[in-house]
Amino acid sequence: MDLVLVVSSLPSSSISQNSFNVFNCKKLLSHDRNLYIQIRCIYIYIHTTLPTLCRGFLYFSSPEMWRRTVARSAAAALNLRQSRRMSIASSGSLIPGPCIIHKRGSDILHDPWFNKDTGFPMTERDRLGLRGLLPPRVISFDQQYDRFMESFRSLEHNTEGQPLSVVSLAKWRILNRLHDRNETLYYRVLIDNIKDFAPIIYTPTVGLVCQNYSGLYRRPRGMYFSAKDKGEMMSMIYNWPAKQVDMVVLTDGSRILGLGDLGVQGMAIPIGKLDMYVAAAGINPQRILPIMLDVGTNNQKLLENPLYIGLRQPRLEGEEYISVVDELMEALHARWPKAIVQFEDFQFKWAFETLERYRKKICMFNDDIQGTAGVALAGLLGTVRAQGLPLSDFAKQKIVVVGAGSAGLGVLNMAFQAVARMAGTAAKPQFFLLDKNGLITTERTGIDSAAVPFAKAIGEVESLGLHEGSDLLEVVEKVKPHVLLGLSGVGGVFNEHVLKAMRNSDSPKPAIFAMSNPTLNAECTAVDAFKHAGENIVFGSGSPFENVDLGNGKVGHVNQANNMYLFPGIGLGSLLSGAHLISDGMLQVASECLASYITDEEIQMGRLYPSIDSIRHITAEVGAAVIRAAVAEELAEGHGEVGPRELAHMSKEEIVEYVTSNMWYPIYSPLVHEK
Ligand SMILES: NC(=O)c1ccc[n+]([C@@H]2O[C@H](COP(=O)([O-])OP(=O)(O)OC[C@H]3O[C@@H](n4cnc5c(N)ncnc54)[C@H](O)[C@@H]3O)[C@@H](O)[C@H]2O)c1
Ligand SMILES: O=C(O)C[C@H](O)C(=O)O
Ligand SMILES: [Mg+2]
Repeated sequence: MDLVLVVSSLPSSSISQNSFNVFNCKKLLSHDRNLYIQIRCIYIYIHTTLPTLCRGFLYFSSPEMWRRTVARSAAAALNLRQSRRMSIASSGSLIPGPCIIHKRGSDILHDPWFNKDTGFPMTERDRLGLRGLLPPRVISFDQQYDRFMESFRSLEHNTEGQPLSVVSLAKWRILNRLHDRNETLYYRVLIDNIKDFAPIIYTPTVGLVCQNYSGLYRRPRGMYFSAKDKGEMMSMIYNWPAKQVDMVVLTDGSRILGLGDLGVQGMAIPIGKLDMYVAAAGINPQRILPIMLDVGTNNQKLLENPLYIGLRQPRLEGEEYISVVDELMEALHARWPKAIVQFEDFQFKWAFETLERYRKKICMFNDDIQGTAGVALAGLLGTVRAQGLPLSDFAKQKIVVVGAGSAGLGVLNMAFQAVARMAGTAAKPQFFLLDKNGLITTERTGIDSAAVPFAKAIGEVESLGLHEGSDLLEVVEKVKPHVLLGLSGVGGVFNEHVLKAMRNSDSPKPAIFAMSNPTLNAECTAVDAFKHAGENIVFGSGSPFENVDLGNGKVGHVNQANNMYLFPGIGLGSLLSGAHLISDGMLQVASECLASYITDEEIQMGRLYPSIDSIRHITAEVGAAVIRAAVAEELAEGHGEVGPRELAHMSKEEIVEYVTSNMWYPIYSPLVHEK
């Protein structure tokens, strides 16, 4: 083997040249994707570890030398688990170049965006006035990583046997401290251990964190706007230190998971969602912005708590409420017109209204309505495949949805659209909707307008022996549904009787989705589902459960039916397409992409969603699908140097490449001080 790699590392203005090198190399090596990927890997490694290198040659005289370099590059620069997670870059460029900062000395050590702790090399300590402010020995990134993981494992060991809430909060604290100290290291451990850490920074622990947020609060993160800031928001928005913001997650804390109104304490939700954006979609953490809009709370316990850190007043209502949201949206849009805004955990009465109000004006979506719908639809299509039926049979599935709120109605909206596409608008889906008052029919009075299209005709219901307000057990017994899907927020509502009734389902492989969060609010546990409804079911839950041991070597697979599989890709795809709004079409392809991700063999094993370990790859695929839809609908206006025409000319593969090469990956960039 004689291979010479020409390396050129020029200043960031020549990024396109470097990209050209790699793209060119891709064309030359199109017959050998592996070799191309390996070369790209070495490129990124060289450019990050030797940023001062200008031009050079790397000469590989033997396959062994090549293999060793590739392995080292992959491990050091990318820490890859699989070759799919290959293309990593920062700030929209292929190579994470030097990072310009305007601080020096201890200010840098106190800024988690730039801090490297003991990892600052000596030259940087000199340049940035850090000498003497740190212990003398330089500790490598890998050593820092190992040291953190060791502390984490010993915390696990030391808290063994303690109540779950104590252990969970202790884990959240240790991660949160790292987050506050050194974001690069934090996001690396998060990405590499996403399966273990997602349940801490995301559901279920994030729910516990929200419940205790006033007591846990130590340092500010994100922005807080309150009813008291009316008239000031346009200037306040400029208090945020970053020039560019790509992704905003906004909540008013009114419906935090299934835990209800937690007021300002709901802030942990946007923070957790944005952590997932960094981990899954590679959004640069310097360009994310969690926002809490505190308009008061109707939670009496919080209002009476002297240590509550939010406004101690009842929630604003009506015009007063909407004018505050309007003002915030205007301020956000004025400063960062290209930022994507995700509405999260808004109570039902505002969720649909705000979505309709803003979705045509700015690039925003409501995750609970639209993200959840896409994930649920992907799972529902998976259950059709699990029954060995063609996808078009989805129109014939009997689906009972329990919970007629933002999430339940979002799911039904999307499922109806899917049926109309598959079987025509005249098709009559067999979907049944229940809320806390039971089955919703056309006889229901005071029904919310968003639920009207899904109220069952009373004649149809009576022919099944049901009536307005029939309870869940009756409905399951009479309908014998293929799918029972819970988005009610009520823990245990799929009780033993209801689950046993699912044994008489008309499906050879009934599906049970207990999608409410956090764990205690799930409609049933995984163990109960397999125990009472039978081993032949497919099961999904919003919060993670362990797989269930069914004995004789058999395992009941647990799927995490959570919108985390889609919102990162929806956000990233919308951002990189530069779409000025997020259309139904973009959301639909996101869902279809997730649905098609899983193979028939996996479906047969009861898997409806891929492992969260491949979340970056899933997100890249979903993001690319969203971009293609935005291009097809002529909504894409381009992003950075990539215009709409270039997007339109990219092949499917090139779009995935474009998305992955725009994902930020945590490595220490050389810091350069500028006054
Ligand atoms: N897995 C996910 O990705 C995901 C996504 C979004 C929401 N959720 C979960 O879904 C739940 C609901 O969220 P939402 O935004 O729709 O809330 P919501 O308050 O808008 O709606 C809740 C609905 O449940 C109904 N309900 C209450 N008690 C019931 C009962 N005993 N039987 C039947 N229905 C009952 C209510 O009438 C209401 O229609 C929450 O727990 C949330 O965490 C999960
Ligand atoms: O936050 C989650 O885990 C999912 C969803 O957005 C929810 O509100 O429950
Ligand atoms: Mg939510």
